Amino acid sequence: MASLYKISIDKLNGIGKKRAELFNKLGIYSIGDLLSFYPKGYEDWSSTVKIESLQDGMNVCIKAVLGAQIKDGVLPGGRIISKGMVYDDTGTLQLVFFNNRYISAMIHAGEEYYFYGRVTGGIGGWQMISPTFSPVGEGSKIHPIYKQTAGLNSKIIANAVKQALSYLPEKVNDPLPESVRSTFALCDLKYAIHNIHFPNNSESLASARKRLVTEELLVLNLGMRSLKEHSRGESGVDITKSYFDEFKELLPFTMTNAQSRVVGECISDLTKGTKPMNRLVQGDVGSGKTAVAAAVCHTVIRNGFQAAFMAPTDILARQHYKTFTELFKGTDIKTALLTGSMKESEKKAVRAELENGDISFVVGTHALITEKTNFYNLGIAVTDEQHRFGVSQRAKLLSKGSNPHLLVMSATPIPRTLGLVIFGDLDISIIDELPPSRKPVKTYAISTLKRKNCYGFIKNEIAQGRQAYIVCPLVEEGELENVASAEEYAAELMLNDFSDISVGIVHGHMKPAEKDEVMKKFADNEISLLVATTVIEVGVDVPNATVMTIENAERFGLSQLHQLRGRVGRGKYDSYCFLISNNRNPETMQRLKVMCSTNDGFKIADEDLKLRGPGDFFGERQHGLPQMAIADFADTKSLELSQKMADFIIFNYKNLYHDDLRLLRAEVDRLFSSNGHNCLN
Ligand SMILES: Nc1ncnc2c1ncn2[C@@H]1O[C@H](COP(=O)(O)OP(=O)(O)OP(=O)(O)O)[C@@H](O)[C@H]1O
Repeated sequence: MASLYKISIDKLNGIGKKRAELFNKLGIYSIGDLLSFYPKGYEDWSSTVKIESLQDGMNVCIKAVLGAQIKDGVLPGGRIISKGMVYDDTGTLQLVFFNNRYISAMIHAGEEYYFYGRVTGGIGGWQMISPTFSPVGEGSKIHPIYKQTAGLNSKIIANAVKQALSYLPEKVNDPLPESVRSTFALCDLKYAIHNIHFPNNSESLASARKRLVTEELLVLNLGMRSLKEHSRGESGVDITKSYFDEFKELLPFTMTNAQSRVVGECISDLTKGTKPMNRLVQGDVGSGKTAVAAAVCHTVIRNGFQAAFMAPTDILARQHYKTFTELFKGTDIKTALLTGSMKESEKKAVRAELENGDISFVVGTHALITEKTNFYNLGIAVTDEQHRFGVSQRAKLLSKGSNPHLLVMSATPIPRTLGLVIFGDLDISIIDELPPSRKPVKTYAISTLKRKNCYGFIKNEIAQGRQAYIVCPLVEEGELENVASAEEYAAELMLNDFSDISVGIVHGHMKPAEKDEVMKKFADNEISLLVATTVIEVGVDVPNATVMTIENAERFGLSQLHQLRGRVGRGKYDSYCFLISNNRNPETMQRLKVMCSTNDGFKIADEDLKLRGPGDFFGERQHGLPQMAIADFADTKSLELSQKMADFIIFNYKNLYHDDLRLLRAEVDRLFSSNGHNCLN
């Protein structure tokens, strides 16, 4: 199969230079590429519909006889139109083709065919425009549909694939060794390739899919594992001693067992020797990730190195800066803030002290990775909320030191199987426990009719000294026109329902200093009700806030709702979340139901994956992963199977350099090198 990637597509009959260029547009250059260009769907002709049962707009397959020979006509403008009537024992239907001068020679009167297409009409008679067809009794009833491009339709591609299949040798060398195929009940490669394009029946299609999907995920899996082993050289940061006990004395609370365990795992990485730490810490909202990061940075700093903590938003960087400054107040650790919104002179001063080593702990945003920022001896880079940073940004921060340690913090609980793939190049620690006395946030889905009751509830909480958030309707960061609506919404609340309460507003288009001031007032309880856009989604920590109200809750994904809800329930008080929506769409209702029934971020992430697919989990990070030809990251079953296969291979063959794995290794290289990685060499 590998050699077929060397045979150009224009070797196939009917593919000249022009058509080859169209194939190139789809990323197909060689016969091998074409055979790996799997159908995006199938037309299933195995269940036909009688003409009397047709309904307008249906995509169906009918089995019918052509009554009389197709007749060609010419439309005004010169287009050819060809028409013919077909019948079954329940009715008749008209076929219409445009600009297909050969059609009358392809279908013959009196013969029976399958016709597949969309039917329109009804009383005036049924019509099917440009159906696909094949004579009854010939070939498979499952037909491939390929992604097409202008000038290159699915049928042309299918014909090219048919030819390409004849290039497959008698015996195709299979990247999956026989031992793997038999253990995991997978068909061989040749069978899989034939049947993914032109399945004999639905069983053979399922078997081909299973084989190709799991192989692709396996290749990805093995590649990520190799990346982990090979990606980073020796660290220039020599950490010899843990200062965790000393750190615990600085904390105003006792760490949970999970927090202590995770800090232990990190410090053991740091002190292990020459390999830099490469670790992801995952924890549900409010599980106390900040303290874990602080503990790890503290040990690095006490060993004489600098630490950098990169947050995704200005608000968060400032909040963390405040937390760390307070935490290290009694020590000689000098902490600084570096964000793009600071005055030039302030930034310059911070940069100078980072370069001469006076500052040992810096918290910031993207300003940390600009060229102007240099470190004296960066020992650890921490990135908060990894899914918002690209892999390249992480690499940029790391390049500021001599192979420093890396700690990635993620509040988005990614389903385990998916996490293993996405973060396959990182070791993973999970904080699977919430601080004591944390109670689940009681969550209610309500319609707008109940909005006033919700406002009443908020007033009552505020009267008891608590605070509340309302996440505005229709507002998403980056949509300028909606800022006005957020402001209007807040103004209306101030004038009417909350006229005697101090209301603040925060959105992504405010100047950082203004945002900062509002957040500070909210943190100090000078503002009781904060009307906000999703800028508060990640990380904002005001333990006195007990009510979160989310307008237009249907607009948010489950994980995002969970993050937003996580802004309450962070202190000792009972907390509540109201999800306002009038949307009765079954998927929305299912999503809101999940939110009301659990506070467990991992369960919610699993549901989200099922309902919306994996898009949300990747964010920018998706760019760092190879493009999949057939696998779908939402397919947890296949992810799990490929994980087991990778374990099996490593267990039985030790590493990928075994001769039986030569072809598999080549696949890993191909997948990763086409995406800018080079993991094996
Ligand atoms: N072991 C603990 N005992 C009591 N309180 C704790 C403990 N650990 C953290 N906290 C407090 O819990 C709150 C949440 O902690 P933190 O902000 O670190 O959570 P997080 O995991 O970063 O959450 P999020 O992902 O929502 O930002 C903070 O106010 C913090 O001071």
